[in-house]
Amino acid sequence: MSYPRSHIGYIEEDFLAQLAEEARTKFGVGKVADYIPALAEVEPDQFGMAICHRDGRVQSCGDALVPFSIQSISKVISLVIAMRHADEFGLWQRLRQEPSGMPFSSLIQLEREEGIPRNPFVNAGALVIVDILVEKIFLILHHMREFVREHSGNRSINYDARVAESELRNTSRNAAIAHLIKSFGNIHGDVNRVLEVYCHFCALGMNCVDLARLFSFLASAGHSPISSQQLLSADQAREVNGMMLTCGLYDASGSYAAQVGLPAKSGVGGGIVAVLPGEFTVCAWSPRLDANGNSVGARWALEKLVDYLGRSPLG
Ligand SMILES: NC(=O)CC[C@H](N)C(=O)O
Repeated sequence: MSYPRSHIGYIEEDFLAQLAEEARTKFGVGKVADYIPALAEVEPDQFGMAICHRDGRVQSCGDALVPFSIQSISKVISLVIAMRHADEFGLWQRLRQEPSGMPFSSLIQLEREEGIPRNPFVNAGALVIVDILVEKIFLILHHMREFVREHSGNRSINYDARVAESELRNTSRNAAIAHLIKSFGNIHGDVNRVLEVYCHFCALGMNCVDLARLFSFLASAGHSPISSQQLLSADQAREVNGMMLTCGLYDASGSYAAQVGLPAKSGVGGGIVAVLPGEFTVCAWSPRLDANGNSVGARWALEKLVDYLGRSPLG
């Protein structure tokens, strides 16, 4: 089936329905994350996608209303909250904006680079951001939950306590990363508190529609069509999109940028959020992951979407 290339900013419903159908042929490829025991229990063969347009209108298909663990997608939310509350100059003294070319939980660069993480979207960088938030914001877990509820428009979003507990009990690697950073003086607070907050952020349960709506401000120069608030300046939103394009899929960020070209962030819960600046934010979800920890089905669906549109921000 071929689709007309010119449309008025919306996606044909037929295309979405066929995408959800075709996604089923990817079922069976890849593996759900099992290093966090609670995630290993998720039904692997599910697929959903939601698109939130600049005017806040949402289109969706498949399992777009099934909640899942957002995991590393939370790293974008914590970064955005830090950019809103911390002095940005200070922020970029404590971490960098460079792709790591390394798995998300690697320790290798940290030792060589004296505890300064490569970017906010690998675990090391997110742990530094969480340390900054814990220091700056009273009742940070409450603040984070209110932020996602208000700007996605879904008041029932919550932390999945079972996932948070499960990760906290199996977080030796993140603890090692946090202690190594602290040994260089780049985590100021208590490591256990930083890990507790980090694991809760990752354990937020949201669906594709919630995430597409929450991140809609990144497609609209920082202004959320959902809450009608300016969450970041246009420059800051562009900066976040740039980091997502270059660092959002860990050590697969380069091939993803070449093949899909939309700024994006993935999580080991199987979600990927992506942005077409000026037009829409999309969230695709399917729990089975490839070797880099990115969702096989969600990445495939984003490639299909860009093929359908016939363009990306890169041309
Ligand atoms: N890539 C991810 O989604 C990783 C997040 C996960 N909570 C971890 O720290 O390992």
